[in-house]
Amino acid sequence: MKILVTGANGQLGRELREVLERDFPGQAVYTDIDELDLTDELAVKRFVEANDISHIVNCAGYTAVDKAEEDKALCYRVNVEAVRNIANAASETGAKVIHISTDYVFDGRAYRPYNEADKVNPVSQYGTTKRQGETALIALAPDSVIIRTAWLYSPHGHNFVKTMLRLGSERNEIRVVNDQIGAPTYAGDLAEAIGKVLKSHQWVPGIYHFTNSGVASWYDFTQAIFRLGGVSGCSIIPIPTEDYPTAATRPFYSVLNTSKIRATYNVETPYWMDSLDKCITRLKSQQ
Ligand SMILES: NC(=O)C1=CN([C@@H]2O[C@H](COP(=O)(O)OP(=O)(O)OC[C@H]3O[C@@H](n4cnc5c(N)ncnc54)[C@H](OP(=O)(O)O)[C@@H]3O)[C@@H](O)[C@H]2O)C=CC1
Ligand SMILES: Cc1cn([C@H]2C[C@H](O)[C@@H](COP(=O)(O)OP(=O)(O)O[C@H]3O[C@@H](C)C(=O)[C@@H](O)[C@H]3O)O2)c(=O)[nH]c1=O
Repeated sequence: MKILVTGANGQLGRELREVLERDFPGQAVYTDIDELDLTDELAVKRFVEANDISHIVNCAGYTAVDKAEEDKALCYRVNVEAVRNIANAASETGAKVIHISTDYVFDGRAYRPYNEADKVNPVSQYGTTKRQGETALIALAPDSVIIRTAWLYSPHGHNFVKTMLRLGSERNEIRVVNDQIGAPTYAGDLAEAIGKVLKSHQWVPGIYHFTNSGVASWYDFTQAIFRLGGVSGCSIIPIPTEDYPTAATRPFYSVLNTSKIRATYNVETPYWMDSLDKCITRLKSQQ
């Protein structure tokens, strides 16, 4: 087995490196844009061939949801064209692909957790391009596994947990939306799930949903971040989405049903607050 991890310097990529170094020592190569720009079709093909890659885990993505509304071309290149390049390289070499997608492919008008067969209807540029990446991959490399996840955070990179801990230390009060509901998900848990898919004796292609268990609004999430992070001098005011205008529209309800990945690959989906506690403990140990 020779695994290529792309987007390896991102928050998921860095967590996945820890899992693969433990479970597949010496069997993975890690690239980010400086080593392998995924928008360069020929470079991707050459890299996969030259390194005899058997599995590609694509952790790269354009993830700046608001900026994507302006920066449409780059967002498309990274979330669609790069995925197409990976798919073409995989179909030519026979490499298997695990690709990461998002809850933002849904419009958020549901009243129960979305399953993999539910109708998609992205409401942002980011969500639209992520869906286009999914369809390109399925068309060109149908043997791929696509894992949709949501509200990712980790001790690395930019994420809501780190933003809120910073704002909590700088301000007396913050206003946070309480009518967008989802499942905060620790990138370390998703990395463990990807490790299980790679280790599995069966490879079952298709779309899967993976998040931590439980649900929260961004306001609930912030309350837990402050409590576990020991932030006490900043009050959190719950507000409706209309009082926090953003460039991109976000789904109101994007909880994902994770039964399929649990049944197929025997992965665990820890309760979100337990995983948040683990991440905050790691962040504190870095200070
Ligand atoms: N963050 C979240 O809340 C969620 C993320 N996802 C999906 O999960 C995946 C991983 O997300 P996350 O770890 O948070 O993302 P990050 O933004 O932390 O990391 C993405 C990485 O991809 C790199 N990258 C960007 N363009 C290219 C390129 N052309 N070639 C190679 N690498 C490139 C980025 O480099 P640079 O920083 O230099 O641009 C960055 O290191 C993405 O597909 C994302 O859409 C799904 C649901 C939730
Ligand atoms: C910073 C801040 C944000 N918010 C709101 C804005 C928004 O509606 C919500 C989330 O904010 P963010 O912009 O940090 O999160 P966002 O970038 O929308 O997060 C998304 O990222 C992409 C990559 C995904 O795939 C999604 O699953 C999801 O994780 O919180 C507040 O209400 N108050 C605040 O102080």
